Amino acid sequence: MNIIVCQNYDHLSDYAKDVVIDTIKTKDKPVLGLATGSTPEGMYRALIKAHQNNDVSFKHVTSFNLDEYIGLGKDDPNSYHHFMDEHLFNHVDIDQNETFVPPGNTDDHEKACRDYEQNMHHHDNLDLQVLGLGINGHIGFNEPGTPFDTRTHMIELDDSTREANARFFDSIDDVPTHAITMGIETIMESKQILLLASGDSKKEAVYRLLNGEETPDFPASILHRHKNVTVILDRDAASLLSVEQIDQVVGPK
Ligand SMILES: N[C@@H]1[C@@H](O)[C@H](O)[C@@H](COP(=O)(O)O)O[C@@H]1O
Repeated sequence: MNIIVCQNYDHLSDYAKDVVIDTIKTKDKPVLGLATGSTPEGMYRALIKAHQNNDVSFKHVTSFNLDEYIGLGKDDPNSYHHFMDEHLFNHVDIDQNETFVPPGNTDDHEKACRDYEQNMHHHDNLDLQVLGLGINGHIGFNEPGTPFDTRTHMIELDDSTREANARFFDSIDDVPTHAITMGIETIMESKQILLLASGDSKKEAVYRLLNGEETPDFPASILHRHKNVTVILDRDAASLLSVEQIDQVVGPK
């Protein structure tokens, strides 16, 4: 695990953008695993800017998102489909037929999960998976207790996750109770993983990621088994780490 600490959120976003662009430029048909949540928003803004400056094209990119709420249709403003359209897809030259988000409003969730997996295999799996970090250690929507060998599946959301995400909804009662998420094994098959964590609220989770034991009670702990993981933190998220745990402290360009 390569631990990089940036000065602030904007710098983290810029650094993460460069990692994504590197993947896009080094592969003929790059396959990106994308994440939602507040953390990657700055990275998406930086990618859009890079695209507008002709620094990167998404023409040959395929993307698979990590997760989606059950019960929210594509056009629901709180769906992750909608998030991706607003925060990236509508602003770059990606082929919209090559952007995939798990379907939140299907009648047959099990089939949807199987199809999603098959589609990823068909695309030769992910080159780079971007991850945020839940305060309870979740990755995607794999909540504590999720077995490490899960593939794309349906999950009941923890109360703490629904509370953390209630800020996007009118009230907590509107936050869906279930979601479809790539499984932990699915995520671990990505050739490279980029985990982003920003802000004071993530410092305990980051501390546990780097100091805690490997356990399904803290899903992100599995990432130590992957051989190509880059963790990008800002100073607040890294504030409980010791200097020896940090591989690189980088300043703005
Ligand atoms: N399902 C998403 C995750 O994919 C995300 O990484 C995480 C952190 O979110 P945020 O970046 O808003 O803190 O929680 C959400 O519930």
